[in-house]
Amino acid sequence: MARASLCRPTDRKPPEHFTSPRIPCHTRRRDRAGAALLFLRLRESGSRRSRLNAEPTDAPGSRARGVRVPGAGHQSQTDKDERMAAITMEQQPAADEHIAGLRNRIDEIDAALVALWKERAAISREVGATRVAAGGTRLVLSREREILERFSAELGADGTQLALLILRAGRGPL
Ligand SMILES: O=C(O)C(=O)C[C@]1(C(=O)O)C=C[C@@H](O)C=C1
Repeated sequence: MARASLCRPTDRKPPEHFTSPRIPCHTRRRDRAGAALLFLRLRESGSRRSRLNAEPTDAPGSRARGVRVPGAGHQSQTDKDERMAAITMEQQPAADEHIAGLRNRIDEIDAALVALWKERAAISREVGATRVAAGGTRLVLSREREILERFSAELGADGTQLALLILRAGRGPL
């Protein structure tokens, strides 16, 4: 989008009434004509461009907040907010139920992860003990690299961190 031109000419002295170098021409012209428009940011809407209307108005064709045009299908923001609140309240039990179901599954997954973590650590210790008992080394770094690369390929940097923790759980810290 083209940027609004600023009134301040670069090669001339600013006129006396000039106060701010950042106010666009059209805004200052309106101010001079006494047709000042107040744009306020309405916090609840997050809009910076909404024109403030304290009261609903019947101004034809206006799309400003709070405008009521009979038969034109417009709704005040209050009507919309109330409708949204009613819908939200209606949907709340279904949302709660859905979240409860999802949390059950999360709990199952967490329990499985903990169980698998413990099982893997026990197996890893047994492999190490077997190897050491047979005269081998406690660690096999080529195997660890292979595991780290697999986790990294699947999960990225987090996968690498996760694999390091999993390996440490079995063979202990390096
Ligand atoms: O696979 C092995 O040889 C293991 O000892 C298991 C394991 C692992 O936890 O995955 C543990 C230590 C080794 O350095 C490599 C891998």
